Amino acid sequence: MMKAIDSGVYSEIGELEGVILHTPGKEVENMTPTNAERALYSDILNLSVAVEEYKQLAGVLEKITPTYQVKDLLTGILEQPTIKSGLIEKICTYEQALSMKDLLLDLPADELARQLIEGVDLQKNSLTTFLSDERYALRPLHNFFFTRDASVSVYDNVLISKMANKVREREAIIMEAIFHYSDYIKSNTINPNSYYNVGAETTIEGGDVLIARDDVLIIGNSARTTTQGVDFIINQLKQKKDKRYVVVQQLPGEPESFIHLDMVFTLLNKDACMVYEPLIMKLNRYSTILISLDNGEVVSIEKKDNLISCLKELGMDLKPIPCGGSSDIWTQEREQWHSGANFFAIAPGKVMGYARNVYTMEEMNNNGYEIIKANDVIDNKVNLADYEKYVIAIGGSELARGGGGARCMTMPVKRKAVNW
Ligand SMILES: NC(=[NH2+])NCCC[C@H](N)C(=O)O
Repeated sequence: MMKAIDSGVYSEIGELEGVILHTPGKEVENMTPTNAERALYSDILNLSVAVEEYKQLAGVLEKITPTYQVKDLLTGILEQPTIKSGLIEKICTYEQALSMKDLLLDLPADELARQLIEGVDLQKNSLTTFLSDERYALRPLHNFFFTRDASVSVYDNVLISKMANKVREREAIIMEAIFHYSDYIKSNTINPNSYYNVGAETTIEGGDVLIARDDVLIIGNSARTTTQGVDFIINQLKQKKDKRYVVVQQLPGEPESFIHLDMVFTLLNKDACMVYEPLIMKLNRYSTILISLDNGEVVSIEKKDNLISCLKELGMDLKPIPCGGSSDIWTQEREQWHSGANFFAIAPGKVMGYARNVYTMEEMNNNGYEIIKANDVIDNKVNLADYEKYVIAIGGSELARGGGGARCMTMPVKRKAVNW
């Protein structure tokens, strides 16, 4: 039985009290090498292997915190006829598939939830559809297991993302419906789509939004989150009236492993963070910009030397731990590519990441983090309470091919306050 909770996230590292997950399903295999790119994949995945790896992530999280599966939450809201018809109407209008409406309305809630995620088949009942290479009237949500991206808990709200790519837009529509109607998760939402003055150039994805502290957000300005997207968030923060800081880190548009800030920078503890050194620490053309707000206004915007020194100025003294270790740039690049910097904190100093990135793991270990196998936690072979700092290492040979890691695959809805 799922426990009902209110959302509230005021840091990246506060003890986790609830997280939204999505176990990858057929949608990750519903593509071919030729159309993998439009699915935003760099390779195709094997579902049975990916699921085994995913069980390690979910199995650990289920032991320590309430977890919520997107499909269960979605099925739950679709049981109500008005919500079901409203959501079908919205999705079909958005995706220009109004002819599918009646068929979808006839499906029971759980089957509808499944099809909305795995894809709705194109009816081959006209010459046009018969001759079409397309298999789906509503395309599969290949990337939904990266639950971090389509919505993001920011303080007492959930921000509904404005996805940069059409293939991911339905994820955000579904998440908004869940936050509006679910009996299990209660939250106010902010949706840029519902502002008349927000245009197509405004895009924001959760992988770029990091909550460093109650008053500090770090936002990636990336291929997925535009400057207009960052400005949208700043405008929302103006309503808070107190002192706030937004640190913006620019990211390269390619390769695709740089899509989000969390691919090059994640918070690990009150005093440590994971960095992809070449981008975060070395001199390069990607700026760090500090925007200070007070009394509902932007009081200054200034370029800073780098993210680490800027955070230090704001009173957050973080030791950067290099992804891939510090000695070899090739190793750094290889491990960053496979989401080596993408750590998920379940509490300060207690994080999860991919076992495959062995140099990164070694570096974490050198910094005092015990490396613990996920299956040992699941099988009760270790007692996490015995360790103050650790990395729970999960299998990630197949999952990493989807283009993300532990942080991308988790959408925290509630965390305890950090005792700074
Ligand atoms: N927060 C993240 N880094 N998410 C990774 C998402 C990867 C996914 N294939 C995409 O391109 O959208």
